[in-house]
Amino acid sequence: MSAVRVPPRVLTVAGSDSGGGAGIQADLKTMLALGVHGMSVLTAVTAQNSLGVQGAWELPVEAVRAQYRSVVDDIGVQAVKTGMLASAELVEAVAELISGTDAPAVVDPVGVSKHGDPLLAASALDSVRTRLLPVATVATPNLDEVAQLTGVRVESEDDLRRAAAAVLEYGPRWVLIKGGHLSGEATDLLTDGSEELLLRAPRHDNRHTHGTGCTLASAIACGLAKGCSVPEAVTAAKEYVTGAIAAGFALGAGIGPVDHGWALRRDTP
Ligand SMILES: Nc1ncnc2c1ncn2[C@@H]1O[C@H](COP(=O)(O)OP(=O)(O)OP(=O)(O)O)[C@@H](O)[C@H]1O
Ligand SMILES: Cc1ncc(CO)c(N)n1
Repeated sequence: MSAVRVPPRVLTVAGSDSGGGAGIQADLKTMLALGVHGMSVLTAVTAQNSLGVQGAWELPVEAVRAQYRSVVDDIGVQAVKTGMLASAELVEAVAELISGTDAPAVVDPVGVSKHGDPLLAASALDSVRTRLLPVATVATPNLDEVAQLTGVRVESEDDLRRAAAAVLEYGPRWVLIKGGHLSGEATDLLTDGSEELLLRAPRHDNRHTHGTGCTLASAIACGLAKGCSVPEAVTAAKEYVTGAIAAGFALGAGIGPVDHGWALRRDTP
């Protein structure tokens, strides 16, 4: 008789990317590659490909609440990850759901896509600052999101520290500032205000980076669900996303997706 296995369970609350590189699709592929059971609460549907976002439709708030309750009340979660939340109403509903859940939350405060297409209404920024960031175990803004949320513009590695301090003011336990859009190395800064970790990786001269942020945040959630500390989960997630970028797929005429499956082939010749 085979043993009954209960895998770590991770829930993503995010939008769909029809092109399969970012959003819910990136999250679930990351979760499969990292050995957890992935579950999803869909917040919005986007018509999207390597060239940009051609359309976006958000779901009603009751649909988001119902999906969340279905998963958490029956299956249970060891970590939650949030991505595209589209509107102030959805941001507030998701923040409330997370605050009632006994699991760490990785909040990727998605603002715009790699092409600059908006994925969050400007009117929702305040709800992200005052409702969502306070319930985050780790918040993972990129440089554009940091500028939008705090007004701090990062142009050097030193600015990463000022940016992190400004985000921590809103109450997340940890912040990971993603410096991937800075030139040179792909350096990110993780801090809780006392401990600090600089994560450096070679910058791959590869334009197929669609979905890097979603992939990194999901990988962090997988580590937390397995019982890792935040610095351990972020270190492993950074290694995973760096490998996925290195193996990126030249799909479509624009920015192709990272390869989520690279880690599954790691030991295969
Ligand atoms: N060309 C690159 N080479 C290596 N690492 C990179 C590169 N671009 C980004 N990264 C890393 O990928 C991770 C995600 O950062 P990034 O700033 O791209 O997120 P993002 O803008 O939220 O992504 P997206 O919006 O496409 O999901 C970070 O660890 C960052 O340092
Ligand atoms: C649905 C979705 N979520 C997040 C991102 C992040 O870039 C994206 N491009 N699309």
